[in-house]
Amino acid sequence: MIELDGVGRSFTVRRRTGPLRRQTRVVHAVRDLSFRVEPGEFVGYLGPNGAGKSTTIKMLTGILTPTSGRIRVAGLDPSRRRTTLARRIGVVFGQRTTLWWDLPLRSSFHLIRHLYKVDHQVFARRLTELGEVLELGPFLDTPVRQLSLGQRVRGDIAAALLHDPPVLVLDEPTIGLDVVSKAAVRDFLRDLNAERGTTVLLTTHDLGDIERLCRRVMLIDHGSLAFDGTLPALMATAPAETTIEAVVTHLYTRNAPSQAQ
Ligand SMILES: Nc1ncnc2c1ncn2[C@@H]1O[C@H](COP(=O)(O)OP(=O)(O)OP(=O)(O)O)[C@@H](O)[C@H]1O
Repeated sequence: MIELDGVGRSFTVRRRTGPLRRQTRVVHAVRDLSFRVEPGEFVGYLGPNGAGKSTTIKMLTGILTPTSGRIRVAGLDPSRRRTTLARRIGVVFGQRTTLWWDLPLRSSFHLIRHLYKVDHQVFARRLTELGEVLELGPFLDTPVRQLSLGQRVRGDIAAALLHDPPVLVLDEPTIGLDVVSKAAVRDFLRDLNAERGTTVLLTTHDLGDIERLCRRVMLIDHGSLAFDGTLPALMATAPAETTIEAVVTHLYTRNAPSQAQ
């Protein structure tokens, strides 16, 4: 469902170093990244700040074009077939909404139906289903800007799934949520994957999300894949540690540049 083969993405950054001087630096955000996610998998995508997670997600959704390598998502090249891909993928960014700020949630959903050309009956059925499981009823007619963070995230998840995509990509969906909202979002995602077979790629700094949801974990560091395996295999990388937090800290610091240099 998701295939990356030797994918790289670099950015050229220009910095002013004097009145007439500029320094050019190339940042390799992602380097030689290869992995496959099979249909129905639920994969956690972890990495320290600046590791290259968002850059990967932007390439998977066609927002960024890779500098090298090959990507296929649901059989499509994301940067060349962005519009077609939009009908086969759902994307949720926990830190920003894809909904219309001044419109009631319900109107945002109707606009999305129109944009994705979802059949009226399919839309009505899907909205009822999503409304029930995500408990959207009490705030469907509230403008998005008046929603609490937890309500807004549930609205964004529903919006990403109205067209019933086979792939869902989530970028920190539980960031800032209280324990109850977090549990509701996690339960929903687990059921979605188990019952509909939706393939899920989840980026998060919340290791509770990983522990509760992901059978497989990929860890990216300095733009390269540093680990790809099951949760027990991840734990086995640092046998002296007993918690996932400690194991992940161990992996992150193992690759960190020395402070002394
Ligand atoms: N548009 C850009 N121009 C220049 N550099 C960029 C750009 N986007 C990302 N980078 C750099 O690429 C590297 C990877 O960034 P990215 O946002 O993918 O990391 P991340 O793993 O998502 O981090 P975080 O967990 O902090 O969100 C960083 O060094 C970042 O500064």
